[in-house]
Amino acid sequence: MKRILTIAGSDSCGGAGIQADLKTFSAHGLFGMSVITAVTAQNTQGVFGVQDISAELIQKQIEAVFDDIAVDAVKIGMVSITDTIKVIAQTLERYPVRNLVVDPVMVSKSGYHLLQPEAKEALIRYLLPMAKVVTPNIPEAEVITGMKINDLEDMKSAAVQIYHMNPEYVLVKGGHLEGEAVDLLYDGKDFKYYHSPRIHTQNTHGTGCTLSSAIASNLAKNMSVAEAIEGAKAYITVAIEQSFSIGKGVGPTHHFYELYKKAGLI
Ligand SMILES: Nc1ncnc2c1ncn2[C@@H]1O[C@H](COP(=O)(O)OP(=O)(O)O)[C@@H](O)[C@H]1O
Ligand SMILES: Cc1ncc(COP(=O)(O)O)c(N)n1
Repeated sequence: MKRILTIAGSDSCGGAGIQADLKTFSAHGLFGMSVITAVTAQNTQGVFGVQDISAELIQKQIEAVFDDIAVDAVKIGMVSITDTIKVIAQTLERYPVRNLVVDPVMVSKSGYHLLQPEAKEALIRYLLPMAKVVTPNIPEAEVITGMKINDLEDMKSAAVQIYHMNPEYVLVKGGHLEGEAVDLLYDGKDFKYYHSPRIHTQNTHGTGCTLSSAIASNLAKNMSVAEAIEGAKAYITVAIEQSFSIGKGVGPTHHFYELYKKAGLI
């Protein structure tokens, strides 16, 4: 069985972060592992507290996994502060990390700063160059590039700018624009578009976490980047279509819909 690691924050309500990542890995038939960077007190309505895990314990978690287990893919999500980013980059450098997907998580859907604004430079400097695929949403691409993004042409310019920060591929996600949900991939030469109809729901808690974990899952299975994103886009579309309300705010995506359906459970 392929093994896959998420390095990210814990979301107590289970919709985003480590919890969404592990559900996505399971739904892809992989063995999921986790390095926790921060614990958030969070639900569908907001983020009520965050405790960052020490750099020392983050390093030990990464070493504990890699010193023992061969890892087929890694996804990085919430990294909060500069010390966290530096220790992840320095520790991962000592291991043969293939298939690294970096989701540059910045602000939660409820408006909380999961990445301290002053840590942005470290994320750009240390993590983007290690990434096979980096997956900013529109607000994240705006912060990374300093440009305003209003349409597909702006997404293209942002993708080119981010590509020059040295990841192998840039996927700018279009979930925050209106109309069709179009994501744009750039490999330094060509643009590739991934379309899906816009689903009218407020339950999009964890969509970015889910998409990046699905891409990493498909890379662990030796798919090409273009195929991995195609599969992940199909996965997130069903996960959003089948999303549901578990609380009073922004509900989570559904990870096991296809499995439950196959098993005749729904
Ligand atoms: N309402 C929606 N309908 C269909 N797809 C969506 C919708 N919202 C987001 N997506 C898709 O979900 C994925 C995550 O995108 P996005 O919401 O932009 O990221 P994030 O969760 O990081 O803010 C992308 O593939 C995007 O196109
Ligand atoms: C711990 C944690 N990590 C990431 C997100 C972002 O979630 P989304 O995928 O909705 O952008 C979150 N809300 N909480």
